[in-house]
Amino acid sequence: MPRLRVALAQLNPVLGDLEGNSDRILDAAQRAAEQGAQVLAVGECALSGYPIEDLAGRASFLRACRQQVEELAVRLTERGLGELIVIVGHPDGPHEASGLAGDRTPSAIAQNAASVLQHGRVQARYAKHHLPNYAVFDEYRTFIPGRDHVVLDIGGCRVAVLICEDLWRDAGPVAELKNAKPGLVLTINASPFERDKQQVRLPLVQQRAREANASLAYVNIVGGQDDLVFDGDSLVVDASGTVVARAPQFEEHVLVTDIDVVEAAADAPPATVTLEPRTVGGDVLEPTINEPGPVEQQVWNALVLGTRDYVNKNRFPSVVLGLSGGIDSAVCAVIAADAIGADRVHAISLPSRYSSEHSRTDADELAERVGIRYSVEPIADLVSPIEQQLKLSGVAAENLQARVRAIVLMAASNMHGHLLLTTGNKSEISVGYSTIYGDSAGGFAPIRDVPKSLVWKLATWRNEHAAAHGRTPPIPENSITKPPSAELRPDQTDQDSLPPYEVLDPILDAYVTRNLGVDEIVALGYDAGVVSDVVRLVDHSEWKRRQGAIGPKISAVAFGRDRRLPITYRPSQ
Ligand SMILES: Nc1ncnc2c1ncn2[C@@H]1O[C@H](COP(=O)(O)OP(=O)(O)OC[C@H]2O[C@@H]([n+]3cccc(C(=O)O)c3)[C@H](O)[C@@H]2O)[C@@H](O)[C@H]1O
Ligand SMILES: Nc1ncnc2c1ncn2[C@@H]1O[C@H](COP(=O)(O)OP(=O)(O)OP(=O)(O)O)[C@@H](O)[C@H]1O
Ligand SMILES: NC(=O)CC[C@H](N)C(=O)O
Repeated sequence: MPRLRVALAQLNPVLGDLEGNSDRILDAAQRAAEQGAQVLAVGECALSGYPIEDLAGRASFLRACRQQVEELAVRLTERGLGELIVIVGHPDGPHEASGLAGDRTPSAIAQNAASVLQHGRVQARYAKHHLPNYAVFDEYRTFIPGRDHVVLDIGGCRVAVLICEDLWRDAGPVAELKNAKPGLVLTINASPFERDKQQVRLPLVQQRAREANASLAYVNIVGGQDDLVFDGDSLVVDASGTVVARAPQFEEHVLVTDIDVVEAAADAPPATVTLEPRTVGGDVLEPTINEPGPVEQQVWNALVLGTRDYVNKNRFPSVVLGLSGGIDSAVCAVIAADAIGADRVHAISLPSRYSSEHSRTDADELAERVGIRYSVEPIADLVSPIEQQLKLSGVAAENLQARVRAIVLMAASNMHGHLLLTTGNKSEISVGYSTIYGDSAGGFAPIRDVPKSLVWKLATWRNEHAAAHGRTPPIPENSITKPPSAELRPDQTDQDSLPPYEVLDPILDAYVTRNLGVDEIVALGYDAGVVSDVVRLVDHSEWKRRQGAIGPKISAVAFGRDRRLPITYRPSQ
């Protein structure tokens, strides 16, 4: 069977940094060529970053993208890489807006494109047909759908080019390409991580390969972009769906594979363009298959990468957070240290008059084990004058402590340029169990999409992982085992206000992720009163969530653009 040596480069673009991203692609091309690759593919919008959101409506941005693609083709040739066929994803335009007529978004002027570069110029260009407009995606709002197929004839091998969502549609481009008879389907993607998504993505890739009776090469981008984390996990399957090669998750990687390309039948229609590949010498490459780790490891790595890229891509020198001795701030501190190094993480213990002894000692212990920068700033003397002057009691007095902590933490942020991390988990954020402008203050929320029961599992996994590698487990056992408490009044625990997390989290999953109604959740076996209370709290906290910091999405339905609900809302049932 004919063979092509294909490099899939999963790169971590910085959104908008067209030159920097172009440099990344050039470096990958160099490495691919050194390994004898004939074709290099990088991810969807790897030249611009993804998602570009309403930048797609800015003509000057689109012109800059187009110019950068053309320059990239020239720079490849100047580096002696002109024979390498490079397939690069980028926004393309400006095209003419359709106005109010037509079957597309009236204001859209961009297409989501893949350009095929060789010999210093663009040889072919494909525009994505299917524009996802569900969950976190808004592509129909910003892009004009493509209509044409692109099949490359590369030295007799027929290669069809697709972009991400095109692959996901039954009766979509893969079915439409039946007559074109590609021997390899090459799809460039920007597919964000969700726990368990691989259980959908991999079988989908395998199914499409079988449907097309062709090998399938799938290249994703990698890295954090605001609330999304792209996990890479690029792979190649053969025409029977068997995995031939697979890149590691959550890191940049160039996966070079010799791919068997099913031979085209004699009656295959002409290709869009015919390209002569560079010749490959030497032996067939040994394929590499990197299996993903356990789910806790994947989620941990996603949180670390999302946090690292948010901090570094936005050029923060360091982060600060309040360390309470509890599990949430402990996990956030370790994620931050794993992400950017312990010496860039500043933790402050902020004991109040209600703080327990262990809140201090557990915070001290964690800081010591992880080696982060650490200080103690008691807040009682800051709280008292305000409390007395304003004659505060009850919730107003309780929340004042959280707000005074926010003042201290934001002062450290302003003085030293630290990004303030806010430590709320998904269970608390769901029910509004945080003080607005208090502990919810901050610029980034590392565990915002992690339910409390998963926070504990992650802490246990991270400690076991350290022990298995002969290192000190970072999180004190006491922080994992003690009952969670906001410590805003004497002997307070979370369960004074909320059902136990083992009851709360499944109800939240049913309501938030699966979108079930109250009756349907009660039918799952939960107490009707508890379900109504939880649902009411979730509905009433929408306003708090809208003001909250973003954080990495790891679930199928994260708060934010995945779940858009009215704030002003009076349920009728
Ligand atoms: N729809 C809406 N649109 C705009 N504003 C709205 C609103 N509904 C209420 N509000 C405003 O919200 C205010 C109440 O919100 P807020 O001040 O946050 O206070 P609130 O939600 O009443 O209390 C905070 C709760 O979170 C708990 N907490 C605090 C700190 C940390 C933790 C933890 O374990 O991590 C837990 C604390 O024990 C308490 O139960 C009201 O004064 C009202 O003005
Ligand atoms: N004594 C404290 N010192 C420093 N920061 C604190 C203190 N108490 C609360 N915070 C900050 O406020 C956040 C909210 O914590 P709180 O103790 O109220 O409940 P929690 O959600 O159980 O969090 P944790 O598990 O981190 O204690 C903490 O994660 C921490 O960042
Ligand atoms: N960029 C895209 O088209 C992504 C959509 C696709 N369903 C995914 O998550 O992989």
